[in-house]
Amino acid sequence: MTMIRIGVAGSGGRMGQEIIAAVCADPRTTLVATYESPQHPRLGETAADGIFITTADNMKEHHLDALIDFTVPAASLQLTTLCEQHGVASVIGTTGFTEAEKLRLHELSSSIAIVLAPNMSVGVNALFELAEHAAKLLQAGALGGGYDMEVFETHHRNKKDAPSGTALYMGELLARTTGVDFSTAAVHDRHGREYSRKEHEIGFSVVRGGDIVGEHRAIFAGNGEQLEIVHRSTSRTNYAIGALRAALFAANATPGMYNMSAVLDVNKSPSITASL
Ligand SMILES: NC(=O)c1ccc[n+]([C@@H]2O[C@H](COP(=O)([O-])OP(=O)(O)OC[C@H]3O[C@@H](n4cnc5c(N)ncnc54)[C@H](O)[C@@H]3O)[C@@H](O)[C@H]2O)c1
Ligand SMILES: O=C(O)C1=N[C@H](C(=O)O)CCC1
Repeated sequence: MTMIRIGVAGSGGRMGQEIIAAVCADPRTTLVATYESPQHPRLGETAADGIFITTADNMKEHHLDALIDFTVPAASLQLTTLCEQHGVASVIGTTGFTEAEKLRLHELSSSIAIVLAPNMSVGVNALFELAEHAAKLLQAGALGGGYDMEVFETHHRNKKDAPSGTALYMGELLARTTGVDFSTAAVHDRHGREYSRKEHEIGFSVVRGGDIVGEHRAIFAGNGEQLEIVHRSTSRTNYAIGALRAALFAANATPGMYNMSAVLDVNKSPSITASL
């Protein structure tokens, strides 16, 4: 079996370390390159057996099948441009993109396969499916609506962006499912003394602190009852396993933009499934 050649960008970061371990542990992948920012203090150090941390300037020499990128938005745009130049599939876990940056990534996907997903854990993608179904039942379906939809998320003190990409994705999903315009429905700040909630708002609540790996909650608050669907991450390993599944998918996919729904529906790898 030909092993899939993987590069990891953000290799010195929280996710980069987890992904390096997942790639090295999987019999179907081989770690070929680890990239970091030009300013990173670990440049030149060993990331894994015989693999040194470099910048992505020499990506062409590594003959990658896929790059797994968990960095920062500006870096992801640069890295994906390099992937497009060298015919390397890209798995982008980075969050915090502007709409213009996401549009640029979509343009780059005309010639390479890109998996762009704010959350690569199987459980969160199940949360998306469950929240969409709940919205259809409660707000868009025969049960008559009248359920206020809110999104809650909590993460560690070092997370740079807020709300999380996962929370924003879920809010957009709820808006699309119930036929409201997300750009006008989303509410991120209710500070003040005389706030009155408008119908069809989708409010976001954000907590940051400690070493919390991540929690996401879809809340449907009705009259006399609430429905909450909660996902809690207690380890980054699930994100890394999801990113590896995405890389195995992307390395064999035709050019285009894909999310985790495409990866999870198609990739039935028994060895990964067994380890979930
Ligand atoms: N999709 C998911 O499942 C998922 C899960 C966890 C985190 N994330 C996202 O992944 C991103 C990283 O999260 P983290 O906790 O690992 O952050 P982190 O800050 O620990 O790691 C980011 C790393 O990227 C590096 N970097 C910056 N510029 C670079 C460049 N030009 N080339 C290579 N590396 C560069 C940084 O030096 C850092 O080591 C965040 O946007 C986060 O929201 C996504
Ligand atoms: O730890 C982080 O940072 C995470 N970021 C992603 C997001 O912004 O949704 C996924 C959850 C963890």
